[in-house]
Amino acid sequence: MLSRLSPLAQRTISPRLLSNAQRTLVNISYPSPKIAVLELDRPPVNSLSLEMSAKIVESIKEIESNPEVQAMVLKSSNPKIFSAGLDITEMNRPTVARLEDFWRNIQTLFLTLYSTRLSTIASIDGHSPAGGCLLAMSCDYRIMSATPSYKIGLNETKLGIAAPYWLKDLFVTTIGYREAEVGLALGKLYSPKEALEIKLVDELVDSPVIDVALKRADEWASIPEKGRVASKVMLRGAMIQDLEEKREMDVGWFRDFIMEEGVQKGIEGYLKNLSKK
Ligand SMILES: CCCCCCCC/C=C\CC(=O)SCCNC(=O)CCNC(=O)[C@H](O)C(C)(C)COP(=O)(O)OP(=O)(O)OC[C@H]1O[C@@H](n2cnc3c(N)ncnc32)[C@H](O)[C@@H]1OP(=O)(O)O
Repeated sequence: MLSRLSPLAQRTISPRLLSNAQRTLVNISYPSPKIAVLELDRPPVNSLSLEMSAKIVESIKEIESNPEVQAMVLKSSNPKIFSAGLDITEMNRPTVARLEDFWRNIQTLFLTLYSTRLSTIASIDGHSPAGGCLLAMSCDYRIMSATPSYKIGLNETKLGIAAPYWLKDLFVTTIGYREAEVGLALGKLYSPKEALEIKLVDELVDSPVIDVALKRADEWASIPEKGRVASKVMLRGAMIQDLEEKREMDVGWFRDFIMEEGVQKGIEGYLKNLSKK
């Protein structure tokens, strides 16, 4: 972790040269007293490893612990990728113990982000497949760059896996049953324009996404907290409680599914193709 290096080393090593083991993985800043920016910083693609998920959770808790902060913008340090989703290498020939731990951390990440008292604005300036889309959908409001080549959606079936039931529920809640049915089956990745049409994102912008995200964060932060949080709990409470009750069952489903030989072969093939590109 970067913080373990001496202050001199931290100042002299170019951030580009740091390995992920030396990085903080996320950066937190406060552009104003009521607003925090949580920046994902795990090159090359902000994929969600066990450590990355744990770090995001720890950072949300740190931000939440300051009662003055009302809104959090979630962004990426990568100029063209928000997050490439789960770190696929975590699911490639893993040990059972690591795989189960990995999944518990992903569940916690979803539960923490989806239920935080903070207003959360996703500033999606780049690709956002699968777990990247999960992060975005767990926020209260999504702003995406209008760049036509960017893609967002749940492409799990293309890897030979399926979204877990709670991610399917989140997708259905966000875009409606029929669109989710087609999108999940085909592992569809949507352009920004398509994503806006089906309400997977709330707004498209040509200007730097972060500028608009900070404006929206200001608006959300101005709403009195008590009523805002009560309505969030009303809307999101049932889904949160359901997963809380089924967490270990869900870990079992995930483990049994991923450890199947056919699924392992599919993941292996998908990873090989990714690296060959
Ligand atoms: C009951 C059943 C339960 C089952 C539950 C399953 C869980 C379901 C929930 C979520 C699933 C996921 O999130 S799986 C991840 C899905 N993500 C993807 O398919 C995205 C893959 N990546 C890309 O499409 C592209 O990398 C990109 C469009 C995001 C960026 O393209 P770009 O050209 O800029 O970069 P590269 O493709 O060259 O990638 C650089 C480098 O990173 C590696 N990489 C990319 N994505 C991932 C990833 N998700 N995990 C790990 N590694 C990844 C890629 O291989 C390259 O590595 P090398 O430089 O070593 O070649």
